[in-house]
Amino acid sequence: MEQSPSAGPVQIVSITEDHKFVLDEKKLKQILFHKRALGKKISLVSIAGDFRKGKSFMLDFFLRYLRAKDHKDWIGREDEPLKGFDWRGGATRHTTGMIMWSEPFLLSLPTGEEIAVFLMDTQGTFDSNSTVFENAFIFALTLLVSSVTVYNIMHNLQEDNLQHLSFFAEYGVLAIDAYNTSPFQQLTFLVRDWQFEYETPYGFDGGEEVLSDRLRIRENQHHDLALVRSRLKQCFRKVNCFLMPHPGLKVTNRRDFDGRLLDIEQDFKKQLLTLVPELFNMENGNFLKEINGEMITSTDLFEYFKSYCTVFASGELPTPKAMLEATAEANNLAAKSASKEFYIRAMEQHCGGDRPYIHPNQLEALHKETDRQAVEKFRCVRKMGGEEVSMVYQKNLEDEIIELYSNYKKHNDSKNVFAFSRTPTTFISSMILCYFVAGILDTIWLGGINFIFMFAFWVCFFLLFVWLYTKYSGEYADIGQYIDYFADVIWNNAFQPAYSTCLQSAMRSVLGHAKTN
Ligand SMILES: Nc1nc2c(ncn2[C@@H]2O[C@H](COP(=O)(O)OP(=O)(O)OP(=O)(O)O)[C@@H](O)[C@H]2O)c(=O)[nH]1
Ligand SMILES: [Mg+2]
Repeated sequence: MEQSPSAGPVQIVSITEDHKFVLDEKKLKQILFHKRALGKKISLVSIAGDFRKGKSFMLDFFLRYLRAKDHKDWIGREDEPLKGFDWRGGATRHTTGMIMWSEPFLLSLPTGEEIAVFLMDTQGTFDSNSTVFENAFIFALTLLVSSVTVYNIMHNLQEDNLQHLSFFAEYGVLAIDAYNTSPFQQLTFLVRDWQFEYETPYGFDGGEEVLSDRLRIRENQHHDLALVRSRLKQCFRKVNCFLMPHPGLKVTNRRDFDGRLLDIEQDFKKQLLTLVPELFNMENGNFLKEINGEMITSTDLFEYFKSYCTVFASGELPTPKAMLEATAEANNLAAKSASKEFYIRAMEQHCGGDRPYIHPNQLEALHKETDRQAVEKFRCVRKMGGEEVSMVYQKNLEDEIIELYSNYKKHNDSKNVFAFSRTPTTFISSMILCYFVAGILDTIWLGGINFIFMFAFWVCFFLLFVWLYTKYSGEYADIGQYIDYFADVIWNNAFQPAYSTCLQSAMRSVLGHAKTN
């Protein structure tokens, strides 16, 4: 899919010098609300793991795959420098915070349905500058928001890699108890510089062997080690492992290495051709991002990002329970914004900025029906946190819809330019008419009944006065509307038919006069 020339990496989470993190909501929104992604199911593929282990470098190959038309010859030319997410050699950390590719990529499911794929790079863990909290925050947020997390590790799959995941496993178990679904989707251990190919082959098959060996629960194994293993299997819907060869000494030792394939070992390139297409395999049931068993859209993901960041904002690792509550909150918020979006879209179609004025009764009927459908839509979404939490968000939704409706009403009224002049015209015309009729009645000695017309004159005068007051002061808008309505009735039933009859007879006489001439 065509990317714009300005597409590139965008920092969405940054870490300040005092180890606090800042979520850049504006930039995240620009990415997630990208027009290509709106309304589509999504996938977020991320990479996490220790610092200086070739994570960003690997992501750039993911980018090449996603950018290549039909994914043919995606690996690129032999002499082409590797660009995209920033990577570099050296011993000090490079990527900080979290970085997302600014535009989604569109891929097609086997059914033909298009989905939007986002890519995310993360700060390497365990460098000398980052705190335990920072590491846990980056890892937790990555796991919670991604559908596929590539856990990049060096040389071997070790016990500490598994222990690192135990906190998340605890959260996962809580989520399973509450909602009967695994909270995390796919975790792919990517073992770089695998040295024991003579024993276990590269690729997914070798990885499977290593993984099943490490995850096997042995007799007499310490209780904690056994617990992490069993929980991991429960909490991730899919855990797999890929053994990657060393890329060659030119990659690791040369200062002027710019990522060109020429300098990379053949074995590494061969394994890339297996790994990358498999990670983006559309037949993989875990590729699309789900929360609580429901596929989400990019706008929903925005709510999840915000809620998770709020729970981590205290600077301390939240309890698994707090994380679960944040998920439930985001889940309700996402359902609420989808319903609100639905209401806005439906109303815009009928009374948006470019639509003509519609009668207030018609507008009200439209609002009532759309409001009913929006609330129904909210109620139908499978929600977390129980009925009590959901009712709070439903009430918020209803209040927000009422506010939107009042804006639509005002906007619709403002389109009715004629209505503004119609009320005073009607009353002034009525007053003039009443005054003349009363005067005529007086002259022809029928003054006894002229009080009816003088009474009507003063009623019109009073209504005009009140109407002017409501319009210029902005107070008692309801009364102003009733007066408008009353003026409408007089206009439509008396003045308009009279004017059109006069106009028609005038036309007829002009035409008749023209004929006789
Ligand atoms: N040993 C080894 N080095 C690699 C591999 N792939 C890339 N590199 C090199 O590792 C160095 C760091 O690459 P980056 O992609 O910047 O690493 P990173 O993990 O993103 O580093 P941080 O952003 O600091 O966490 C570069 O010099 C790469 O050429 C690999 O498979 N094995
Ligand atoms: Mg990096």
